[in-house]
Amino acid sequence: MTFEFAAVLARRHLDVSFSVQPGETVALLGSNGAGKSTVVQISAGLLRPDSGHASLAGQVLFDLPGASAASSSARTGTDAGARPRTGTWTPPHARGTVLLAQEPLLFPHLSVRDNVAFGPRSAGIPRAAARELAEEWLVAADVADLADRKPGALSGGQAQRVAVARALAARPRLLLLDEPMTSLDVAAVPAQRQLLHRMLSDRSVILVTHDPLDALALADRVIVLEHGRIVEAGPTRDVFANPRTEFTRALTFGLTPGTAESREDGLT
Ligand SMILES: Nc1ncnc2c1ncn2[C@@H]1O[C@H](COP(=O)(O)OP(=O)(O)OP(=O)(O)O)[C@@H](O)[C@H]1O
Repeated sequence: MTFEFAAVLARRHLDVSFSVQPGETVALLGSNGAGKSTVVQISAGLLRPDSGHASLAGQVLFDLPGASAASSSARTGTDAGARPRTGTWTPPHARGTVLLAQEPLLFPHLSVRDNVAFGPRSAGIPRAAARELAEEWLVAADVADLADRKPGALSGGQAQRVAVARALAARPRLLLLDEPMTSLDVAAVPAQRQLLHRMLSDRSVILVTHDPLDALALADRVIVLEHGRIVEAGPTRDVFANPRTEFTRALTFGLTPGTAESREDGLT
């Protein structure tokens, strides 16, 4: 499920191109206002860029004309700028993407089970089969015992686990995680990170995070944004072992004063 992305959105100073390979988790890092959420929102179809091109597993998500997008594509060596753009805009529900944001945003009137079954039901799977699928995802997320509860009766960490199960039950081709642990109590973060580590392996994922531990534990590759541009990118451990920007140097320093080897030992 290769994801190709090139987009320009002038009012947010964004001009970014990158790709996500099948089964790869890519972390988007960068300081406040760098453009991370904007990339995710454009990918999900919640925000329309001025110009650019994106495709997922060969399906065009958008293909919008504009001089800047062509120069952006040319710069990255993709061929999207070499031909006339079609004006294609695929709506969010038809993209095969699922966005999991800071707040779990579960449907309050549905049980946990029916929240997770919602995606399969929307895809046309009959009620009983959808509920069975939901049960399987709830087991995988270690929250099967909460199936009959309403979201209002869950803790923040439990609700995020259910949200992960609901996101994956929808069988996304690309999972978009925008700071999925920010609203959690600090004590709940390691368990949630462990859950994501288990459930994200072999999926195509974009993960927005401020936490270098998330990137180290979950991402194959990191992309660092600054003022809407990519300023650093590479395999996670390479970037953290040899930080090239002030941002990643500060992140690395904050993480541990030790060597790259000691960080690896600490996390694996
Ligand atoms: N709803 C909005 N309306 C107008 N401008 C916005 C909006 N949201 C973000 N911006 C602007 O777009 C730019 C990119 O913001 P974005 O939210 O994508 O950054 P971010 O890297 O996700 O930041 P953070 O880490 O603070 O969440 C910033 O200049 C920001 O001020």
